[in-house]
Amino acid sequence: MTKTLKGIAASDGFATAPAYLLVEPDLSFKKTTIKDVQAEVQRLKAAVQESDAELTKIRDTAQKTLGEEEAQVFDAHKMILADPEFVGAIESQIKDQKLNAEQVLRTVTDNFITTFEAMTDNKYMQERAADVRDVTKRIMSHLLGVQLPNPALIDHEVIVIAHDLTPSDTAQLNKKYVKAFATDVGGRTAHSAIMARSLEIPAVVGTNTITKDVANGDELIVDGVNGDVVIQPSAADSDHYQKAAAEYASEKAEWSKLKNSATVTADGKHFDIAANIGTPKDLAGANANGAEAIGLYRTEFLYMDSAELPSEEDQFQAYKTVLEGMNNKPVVVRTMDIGGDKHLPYLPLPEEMNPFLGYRAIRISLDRQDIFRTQLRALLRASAFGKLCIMFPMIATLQEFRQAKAILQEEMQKLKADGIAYDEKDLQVGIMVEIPAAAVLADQFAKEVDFFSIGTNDLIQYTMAADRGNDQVSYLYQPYNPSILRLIKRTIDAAHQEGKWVGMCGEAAGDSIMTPLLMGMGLDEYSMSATSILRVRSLMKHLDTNELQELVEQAINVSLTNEENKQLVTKFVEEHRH
Ligand SMILES: C=C(OP(=O)(O)O)C(=O)O
Ligand SMILES: [Mg+2]
Repeated sequence: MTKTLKGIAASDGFATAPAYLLVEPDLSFKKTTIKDVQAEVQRLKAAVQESDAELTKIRDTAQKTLGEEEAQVFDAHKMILADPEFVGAIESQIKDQKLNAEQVLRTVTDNFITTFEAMTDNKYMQERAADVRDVTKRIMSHLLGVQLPNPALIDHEVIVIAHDLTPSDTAQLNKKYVKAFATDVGGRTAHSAIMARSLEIPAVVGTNTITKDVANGDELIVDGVNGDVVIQPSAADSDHYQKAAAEYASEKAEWSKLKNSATVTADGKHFDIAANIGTPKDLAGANANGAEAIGLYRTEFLYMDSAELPSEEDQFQAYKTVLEGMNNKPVVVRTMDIGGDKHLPYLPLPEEMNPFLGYRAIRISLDRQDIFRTQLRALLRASAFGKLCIMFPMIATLQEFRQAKAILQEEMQKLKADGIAYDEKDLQVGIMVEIPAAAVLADQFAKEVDFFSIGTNDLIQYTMAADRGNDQVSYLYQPYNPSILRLIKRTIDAAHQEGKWVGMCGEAAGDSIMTPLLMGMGLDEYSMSATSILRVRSLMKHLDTNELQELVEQAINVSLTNEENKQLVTKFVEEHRH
C-alpha cells in the first residue's frame, strides 16, 4: 500500500530506489537445552565460517574505499575468529553445558569483554573488548539467521533508511549506490543533513517513523525538495515524481550556465559566493559549481575520519591540497569543532547533560593546546600555498579570541625561528559569530578580528534555545525571525564600521528567502553547500540592491513572525524580479 511520510527537506533532489535499512536487527534469543551436541557445534562452526567470509568481503571493500589502515580493523576481527581459544571455549561449553550456541556465545564473550575492560592500565586490551563485542554480534546474526547492515557492502542502488546517521556513517555512504537517505530524527542543520548536501544526495530527515514503516527492499521515492518519502509508490506517483525530477533537472541546467560568471546583481554590485566543504574531496563539487571561495572548511572530518589524532604532516597535506585546488581564491579554514554531536573515538569526552552547551570547539582547543598547536602549525605551513583565512569556532568572549590568536602568534614565531615559510603578509584571522554573546558584542570583536563569518545554525539554536538536531523543536529554527535578523544586521554593521568583511557560512546563507534580506544588509560573502551556489547566483542576478533596504527595514521592524517575513520576501521577489 502506498504511503507518504512527511519529514524535513534536508537536501535537494529526487531519487527512486529500494530501501536499505541501516538499523540494528533484533539479536535476542531464548536460552534452551540441546540434545544433539554435535549438531549444535556444527551450527556454531558454520556461523563462524560465514562471519569470516563476510569479514573478508567487508575488508576488501573497506580497503578499496577507505584505505588500508581502516581495513586493518577487520583483520583484528578475523584474528579473533581464528583464535582457537575463543571458538574452542565456546565449543567446549556447548558440550559441557548442553546449552544452545547463542547462550554459550553470549556467556563466553561477556566473560572476555569483562576481563579486557577491567585492564584499565592496558589500553590495547581494552580496545580488544570492542572488537570482541563486534565479532560476537556478527556470529550471533548468523546463528539467528538475520542480516547485520553493512554499508560498506552496498553494491546496488538503494535509499538508506536509518534512525539517525552520525557524520561518520554519512561519510561512508558511497554516492554511486546510495541515491538518497531518510531518517527518523534530525533537522535541516544537523550534520548528517549538511553532509548530504555536500555529497549531493537528496535527503529527508525527521520523519519520526520511517524505520518502522519501511522494510528492506520496499520501493521508495525521496523528494528532498519538499521533504516527502513515498513508500511503495503507485504508477501515478512514479509518473508525478518523474516529471518533478525532470523539471528540477532542467532548472539545474539553466543555473549551470552561470557556472563561470561572477556573482553580480541587477544593479552591478558584486558579492562573493563561496562553498562549505568537509574534506578536500569536496573541492571538485565546489569548483564544478563555480565557487568564488571556500567560506568554511570544516576540519573536524579530518579528525573524525582518522583512527588517531591526525599528524601535523597529514593536516598540512590536506590544507595545502585545498589551498592549491582553489588557485589563490580565499579559503576559510575553521579550526577543529569537535563536541556537540561530533565525537572522536580516540578523544574521550566527558558525558554531558547538554553537549551543545558543553566542552566543544575552541573550548577544547584552548584546553588541549597540544592538539590546537599541531593544527595551527599545519595551517600556517599550508598558508604559503594560497590565500588562507583561519577561523575560530564557538567564540563567546574576546578573551577566548585573544588567547587563540596569541597561541597562533607564538606558533608563527616558532616557524619563523625555524626558517619555515608561511604567509606573513595576507593571512587573515577571524571568528565564527554563532554564539549570541559574540553577535551582541560584534562592535568590540570587529576592532580585533580580520573578518566574521556568521554561523546561523548555532546562532539560531542558541538564540531560540532549540536543539538543532531535535525535530520536535525544529519549528524554532526561524532564520527570518526578527530577533535573528537583528543579530545578523548588528554583526554586519559592526564589521563594516571597522572596515572588515562579513560572511555567513550557516545554512541560511544558501536559503533563497534569506538572500534578498542578506543582500539588503550588505553581507559580503555567502558560503553554502556547493549545490546551492548557482541557484543563489541566479537569484542575485535578478535583484537590485537599492530596492532591498526597505525590505530589510520591514522584516526587522514591522513583520512579527518568521512565517510573515517569509511571505513578505516571497511576495517582494515576485514583484521585484528584474
Ligand atoms: C556553520 C556553522 O557551523 P556548524 O554547522 O559546523 O556547527 C553554524 O553553526 O552555522
Ligand atoms: Mg557551528
